[in-house]
Amino acid sequence: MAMSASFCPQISHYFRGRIAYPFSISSPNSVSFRAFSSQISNASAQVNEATRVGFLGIGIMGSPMAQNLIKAGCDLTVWNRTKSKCDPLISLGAKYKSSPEEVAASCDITFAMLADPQSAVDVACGKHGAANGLGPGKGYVDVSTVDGATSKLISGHVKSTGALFLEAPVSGSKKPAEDGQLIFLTAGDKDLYETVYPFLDVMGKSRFYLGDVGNGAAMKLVVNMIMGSMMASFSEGLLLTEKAGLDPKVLVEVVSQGAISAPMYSTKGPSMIQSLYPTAFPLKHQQKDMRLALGLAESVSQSTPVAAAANELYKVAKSHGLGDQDFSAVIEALKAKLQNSSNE
Ligand SMILES: NC(=O)C1=CN([C@@H]2O[C@H](COP(=O)(O)OP(=O)(O)OC[C@H]3O[C@@H](n4cnc5c(N)ncnc54)[C@H](OP(=O)(O)O)[C@@H]3O)[C@@H](O)[C@H]2O)C=CC1
Ligand SMILES: O=CCCC(=O)O
Repeated sequence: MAMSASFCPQISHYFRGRIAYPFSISSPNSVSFRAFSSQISNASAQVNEATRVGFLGIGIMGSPMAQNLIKAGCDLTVWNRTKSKCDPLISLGAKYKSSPEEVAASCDITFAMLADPQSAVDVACGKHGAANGLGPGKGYVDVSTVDGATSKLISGHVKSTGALFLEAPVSGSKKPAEDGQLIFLTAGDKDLYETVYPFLDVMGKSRFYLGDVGNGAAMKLVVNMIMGSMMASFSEGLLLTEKAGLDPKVLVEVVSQGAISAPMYSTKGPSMIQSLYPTAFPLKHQQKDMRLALGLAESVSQSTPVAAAANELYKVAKSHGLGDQDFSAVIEALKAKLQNSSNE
């Protein structure tokens, strides 16, 4: 049941906008926890400008997220493996440090938005990694998409320094990141969640607190597993429409008006029809998420045949050199299959 914060004083600190509601979730191991969801408006988000904020990983997502923190008045320090990607943020007022360790040492809260499990671990726990600069009173918030085991490993390193840890992967792509409309799937230290939610509210439109470390990562992987299968199925439909002598543009319009309408189809469909895949979410990352989601399913002995089939298509597309294109380029793997079967 949805309830307003004013009727539930113990959650009033979660309520920053239109809706805040707690709900119970039972995990497969029967561990029950209280999850909190809150939808917020960036306009009402108020950050403490005295908090020194760090941001590690200035890629497609990290760049607009960091930019929104600067616009909100944050004292921001950035680092990226390829330094030149920090330059636009530096010209907007961000400070720069030459290692994750130095960023974490000079900041109260450090966010990390990295490509995959390996880079997330390297940046957090490696030589000159963030953990070396952390300590009591500090917080590390990993917003990368990784698996639960990776997140727990990073959490262990962070917490061994006396700092707090929150995983907070995001749903939403490049445009929602630019518009401050991301959805945060958080888990870990609730005290840190309570400290950082104003910063999440600058970058996002809603946030979920899901309990123990690993739950945010798992939720994110399930969402992206569904998305990856949807895109593969949509690709199949576009090609079948053409093969059946129909106009795929009309398919996009029909889909947009019906029960399976999704922004993803309307925004990506028109360029897919032109074989154009401007990168918002790189295909290599979608394949990584399919792989990690299949690992999650395996860990709880669940069969996921649809996702497994979709994953094969992403692997084929990646092997054709499409890893840095948008994940909608998965349609090219199907085109190649059709081409091969017509040659047989
Ligand atoms: N794009 C999207 O739509 C979304 C992406 N995500 C997730 O967010 C994360 C980042 O994605 P996105 O911004 O798109 O990806 P990008 O590929 O644009 O950025 C990846 C970042 O990771 C850094 N990086 C990669 N490898 C290493 C390494 N070995 N050591 C240090 N840094 C490294 C890159 O540095 P460098 O610049 O030097 O290469 C870059 O800053 C991923 O986990 C992705 O799955 C989540 C939601 C949406
Ligand atoms: O991880 C990427 C998610 C992309 C999206 O939610 O549109």
